[in-house]
Amino acid sequence: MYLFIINRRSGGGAGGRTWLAVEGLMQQRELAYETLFTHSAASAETLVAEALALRHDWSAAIVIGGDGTVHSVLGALHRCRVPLAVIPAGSGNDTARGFGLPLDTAEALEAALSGVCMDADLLAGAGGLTLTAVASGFDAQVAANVNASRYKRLCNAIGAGQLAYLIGIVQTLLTFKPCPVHVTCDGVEQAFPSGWLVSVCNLPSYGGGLLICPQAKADDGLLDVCVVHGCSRWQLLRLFPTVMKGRHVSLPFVTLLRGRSVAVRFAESRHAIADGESLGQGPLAVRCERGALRVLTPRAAHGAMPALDAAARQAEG
Ligand SMILES: Nc1ncnc2c1ncn2[C@@H]1O[C@H](COP(=O)(O)OP(=O)(O)OP(=O)(O)O)[C@@H](O)[C@H]1O
Repeated sequence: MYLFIINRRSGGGAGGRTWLAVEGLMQQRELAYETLFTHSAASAETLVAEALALRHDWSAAIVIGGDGTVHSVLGALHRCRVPLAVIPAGSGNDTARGFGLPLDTAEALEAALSGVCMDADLLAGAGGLTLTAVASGFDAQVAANVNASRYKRLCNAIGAGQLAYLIGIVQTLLTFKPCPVHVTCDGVEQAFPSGWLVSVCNLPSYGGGLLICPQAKADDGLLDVCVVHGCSRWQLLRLFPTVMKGRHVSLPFVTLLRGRSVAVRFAESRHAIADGESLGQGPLAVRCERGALRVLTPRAAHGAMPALDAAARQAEG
């Protein structure tokens, strides 16, 4: 049995359109499924947990939405030990990108039904569980500005979700000021007198394909940290095109760290985000929960995990 969790609003309405396509494909295949249309992040976790508790034979919970929708149900999937599948329908879709999931709906559905999965790490702390990244500083302010903007909707309407983030970067550059930041990684504290942003990543990209921690691996039990500090506004602007390919990592004002637990404390109040969703303002403290979430991904077919069916999972625990 499959549970589809659908956020019709994701991707400026792409969620609703994607579900119509998926519904047609599922009916052709004559597979048993249930649907849950969620209307807010706040209620999604409880609704999903209640739906999952009604049966024990879930093969997967298949999210139709973007990174925010996935984020909203991580707690429920983790507790109920049901694998996550994603049919991307958001603006950024960095969860899908990070797990090598097809952006094409029919292909993503194939991956969701394949039973091939891997055990992925989660970030714990920062208000709950996170799959892609938590970030504080400039990039979180960009996300806050993009989410509050009208241009996000316009960009989604023309199928250019990434463009919204590029506009958001330029918008935020005009007002944002760096300040001192302390980053503690596995108990070792480092101070950066002029910190722009700190990203703590489980997957390589966020913000619609910005490869902020290109070396991040979802199943290595480690968090990858990128600190951007001590550069001018102009240097920061010039950094962003290089982030598209992950080439910023060799710049002198970029410091990379890696560890199991990370705390970030800016001297001034700074926005923070988790999976692109706002956490409000304040310090961050996260740790890596190794292999805490099973994810259906074609990438696992190249080595990591064998296919797993619902019965085997039940036997496991
Ligand atoms: N489970 C949910 N059901 C309904 N709405 C949700 C849910 N989770 C989050 N939301 C709200 O819907 C918005 C859009 O969802 P989502 O983040 O998945 O898509 P997106 O912002 O278009 O794409 P992405 O996060 O990939 O950039 C979120 O910012 C949040 O406000």
